[in-house]
Amino acid sequence: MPVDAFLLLSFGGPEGPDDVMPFLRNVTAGRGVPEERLLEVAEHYQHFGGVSPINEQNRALLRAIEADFRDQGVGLPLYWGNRNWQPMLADTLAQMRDDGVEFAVGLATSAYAGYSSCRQYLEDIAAARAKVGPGAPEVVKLPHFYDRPGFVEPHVDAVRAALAKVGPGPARIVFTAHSIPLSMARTAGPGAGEGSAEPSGVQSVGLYEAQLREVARLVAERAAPGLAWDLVWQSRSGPPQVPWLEPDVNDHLRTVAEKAVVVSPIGFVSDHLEVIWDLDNEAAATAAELSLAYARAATPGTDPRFVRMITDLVREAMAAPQATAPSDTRPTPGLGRLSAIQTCGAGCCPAPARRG
Ligand SMILES: CC1=C(CCC(=O)O)c2cc3nc(cc4[nH]c(cc5[nH]c(cc1n2)c(C)c5CCC(=O)O)c(CCC(=O)O)c4C)C(CCC(=O)O)=C3C
Ligand SMILES: [Fe+2]
Repeated sequence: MPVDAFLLLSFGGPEGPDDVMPFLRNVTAGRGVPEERLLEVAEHYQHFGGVSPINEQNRALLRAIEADFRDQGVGLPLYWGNRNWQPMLADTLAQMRDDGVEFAVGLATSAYAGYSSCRQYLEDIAAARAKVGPGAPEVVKLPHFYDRPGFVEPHVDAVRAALAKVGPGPARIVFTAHSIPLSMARTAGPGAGEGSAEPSGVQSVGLYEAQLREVARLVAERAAPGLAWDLVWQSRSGPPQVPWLEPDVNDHLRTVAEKAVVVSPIGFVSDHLEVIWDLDNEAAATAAELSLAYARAATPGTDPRFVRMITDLVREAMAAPQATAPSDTRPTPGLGRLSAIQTCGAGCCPAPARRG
């Protein structure tokens, strides 16, 4: 592919107290998230001065990728555009056009299949290109990386380190990911007729949960063979009458028989607000109340193996004969046993019904 730029695609987050409510309204526009939930989440952000950690984390990731590109002889300029806050993707694409970029590869800071994590980024790209108009660069989204060694291995080391912190007694590993509406979970993955080679079971839970379960297994087997583990959910949003993936991590901790837990947020690539608030604060408090020893495992962040994986994904795309069709399936270079759905296909991960 004639790639002439790298683009980091991310969620975005507020950079000060006055950004918080406008940011939250961008995130939840038409999604039917109750006002009380927004005010509650706004308080989480205000607790940190209205500044989301995600922006500094993305800047650090970009610096690390830039250094690795230099080290590996990948001569691409780097850009960054967000879904919900500055730098907004459309502004970034306009800048790229002005700089003469015609064709970029995009890495989303989200490892898994599903509407929020994959399909919505394709919609973001299409909407931003339409806004920029003629001359907007083409952007091909790089494939899911959930089961690549560069993502799995940092989680493995992090779980080992956290296990060491809770001491030698019997511990349980509790993997967490962002809850999503059940309807979104069930429809995550290829539509009818696409990628029909999935092992049984994937169809019923959907590809988001199936990929998460695969990573949980891969990490647990490597970090602590034989230790019991669970996959549970955090950061539920939406109106109470809409079913989301359960159980919530706090409810789950109440059922743990062991004296210690290690919580590993495999659903996330860095320690953003959901990790530091919902786990380091809320879940840690729940564990303290239950007299459970608690340690939270780190996320990949700027782990050199994660960064090198990104460089490798870029190099693979540059070596590919042509732009990868979104539904292209190739033998997986990952560790897992799900077939390689590289990114969302045409019928994949439909948008949730919009309310309000
Ligand atoms: C699957 C998933 C990921 C993981 C994959 C990925 O990383 O993309 C993720 C990440 C993130 N979610 C984030 C923030 C928020 N998510 C919200 C709301 C929602 N998330 C959803 C799903 C996901 N979200 C969904 C289905 C909703 C309901 C509204 C809708 O249908 O879209 C809301 C609204 C308030 C509320 O929580 O109710 C906020 C503020 C931040 C930034 C944190 C920071 O600032 O550090 C990040 C990285
Ligand atoms: Fe979210």
